[in-house]
Amino acid sequence: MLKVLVSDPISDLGIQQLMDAEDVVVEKKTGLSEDELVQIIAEYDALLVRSQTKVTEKIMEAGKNLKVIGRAGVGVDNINLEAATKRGIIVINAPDGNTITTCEHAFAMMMALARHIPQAYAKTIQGTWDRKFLGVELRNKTLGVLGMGRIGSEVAKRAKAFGMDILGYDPFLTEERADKLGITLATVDQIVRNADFITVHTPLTPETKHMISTKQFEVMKKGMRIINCARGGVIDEAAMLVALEQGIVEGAAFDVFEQEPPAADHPFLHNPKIIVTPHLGASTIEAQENVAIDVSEQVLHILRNEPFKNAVNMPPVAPSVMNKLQPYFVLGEQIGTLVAQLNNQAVQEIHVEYAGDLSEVDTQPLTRYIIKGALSRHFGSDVNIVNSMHLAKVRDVNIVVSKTAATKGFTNLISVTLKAGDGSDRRIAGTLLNGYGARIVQIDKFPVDIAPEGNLLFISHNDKPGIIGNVGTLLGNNDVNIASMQVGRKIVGGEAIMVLTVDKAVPKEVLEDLLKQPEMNKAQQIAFS
Ligand SMILES: NC(=O)C1=CN([C@@H]2O[C@H](COP(=O)(O)OP(=O)(O)OC[C@H]3O[C@@H](n4cnc5c(N)ncnc54)[C@H](O)[C@@H]3O)[C@@H](O)[C@H]2O)C=CC1
Ligand SMILES: O=C(O)C(=O)COP(=O)(O)O
Repeated sequence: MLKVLVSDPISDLGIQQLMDAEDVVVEKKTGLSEDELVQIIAEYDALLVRSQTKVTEKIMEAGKNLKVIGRAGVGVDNINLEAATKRGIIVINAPDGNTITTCEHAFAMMMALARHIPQAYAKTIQGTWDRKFLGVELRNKTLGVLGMGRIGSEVAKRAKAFGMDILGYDPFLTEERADKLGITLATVDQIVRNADFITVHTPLTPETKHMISTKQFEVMKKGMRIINCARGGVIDEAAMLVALEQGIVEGAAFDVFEQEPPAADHPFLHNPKIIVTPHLGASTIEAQENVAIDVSEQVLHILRNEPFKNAVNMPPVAPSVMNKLQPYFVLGEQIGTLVAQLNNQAVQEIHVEYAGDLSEVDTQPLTRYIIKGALSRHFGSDVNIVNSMHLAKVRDVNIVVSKTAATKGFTNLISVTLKAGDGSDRRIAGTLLNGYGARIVQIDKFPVDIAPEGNLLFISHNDKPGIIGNVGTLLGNNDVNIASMQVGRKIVGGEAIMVLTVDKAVPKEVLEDLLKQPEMNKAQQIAFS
């Protein structure tokens, strides 16, 4: 008998198919601590959760029979994906089932903010007939949407119907798609400066953590209103409070918190200008049924060794292909990460070219690693080798793979070109050198020879005497030790690049100082993790 543990409140109707299955036993045990889960998890083949259960490495370590973890919802930030992948535990989610519900919650929060509904309700039921609550209309207001994925796009659609002007930002949002949605493609800076309302709909990644913080609040319109129904931490809570005290923020609505549940003395719970709900974004009868049905269906497939979808971690790869390709997986992902970090535009196409030995192998699994690297900057832990191609497709990013036997001087070569909507492109090529390991051998049009590891500092500048000296001095004065340096140029006095390996991350202020040097075009820190 296959055993499934449901450790968070999940719709009974949704998991009915699991309960009806003759080969499956379902047990519901909610509210367990990590230790309690560790005690019992070895009995189970599958674990079904929402966002409360933190599925830690310790739990997976104890889950000797665990084949699948099903997340009845979108965010998998409560599941240690790396630990699951390491152990071959498939993690699946239900990405589509709660989109509308969460969008509607964000919209309800926006309307409640505009008309002080929770505050007015509280007074009225206390017996105070207070008609001083003066609201604002949504019509003709500017709404900034950060994160134009499933939920953000639905919010934008509804806001349009309310007569709002919408500014949207998403690294994968192109002019074309923005036009289709009837919104204006904007930068984060344009949004924070111009929006009357801002709503965030991104996952929590290193890049989105505190993407709205002091610097952004400082330039906002006085009296703006802000909503977070995505993940705690996308908006910096402490900075938001300061902006509220300064009158920059007139009102805020938060469904999610940096720590959940927030402590009883959390200032958001005691501020009349802040509306809070306890992570209810996905909590409707419809969404809970949808996500539970979706996840139960896939869990059943996995338990029965049938084809499944919505896996967010490990894909099955045939051992023979695996043996040939495995040495390239890390390099492929690094090339993807590198090229994505160099690019600052909305991506339209990722062109992967395999040359030499690699042109004879089925490179599909390797392409998944490359695309994962290229998308991880924006999708964080939500992208993996199972879903990377799918994520690119649904974001209208065209993946083109070509192969050539021509060796270009290398036994094998992976070239990745990221083409942006504005016609610009960035290119990185890398190879595995016998005896030397992975090397990056081309950045844009410049030949280089760099080991893809540690901290890289990428500088683009005009080829003039003294630049290299200036960079060395500035880094030295700031205690940044240079381990290696490569320079590249095509013509004397023309465009040039410098790639430095440095012993520690270059502080932001030093990057800013570097940019102030004459003839500098760009100074950027690149990480391979
Ligand atoms: N409050 C709640 O109960 C719920 C919260 N959520 C959360 O809402 C968020 C969005 O969910 P979906 O729309 O379904 O996901 P999605 O994956 O369809 O959309 C997320 C979007 O964020 C974009 N993004 C990533 N980094 C960005 C950056 N630095 N700046 C701007 N955009 C960036 C991605 O490109 C993507 O288009 C997730 O964090 C999810 O966990 C989802 C459902 C319920
Ligand atoms: O689906 C998501 O990402 C959510 O945040 C919903 O969380 P929940 O299932 O309501 O605990």
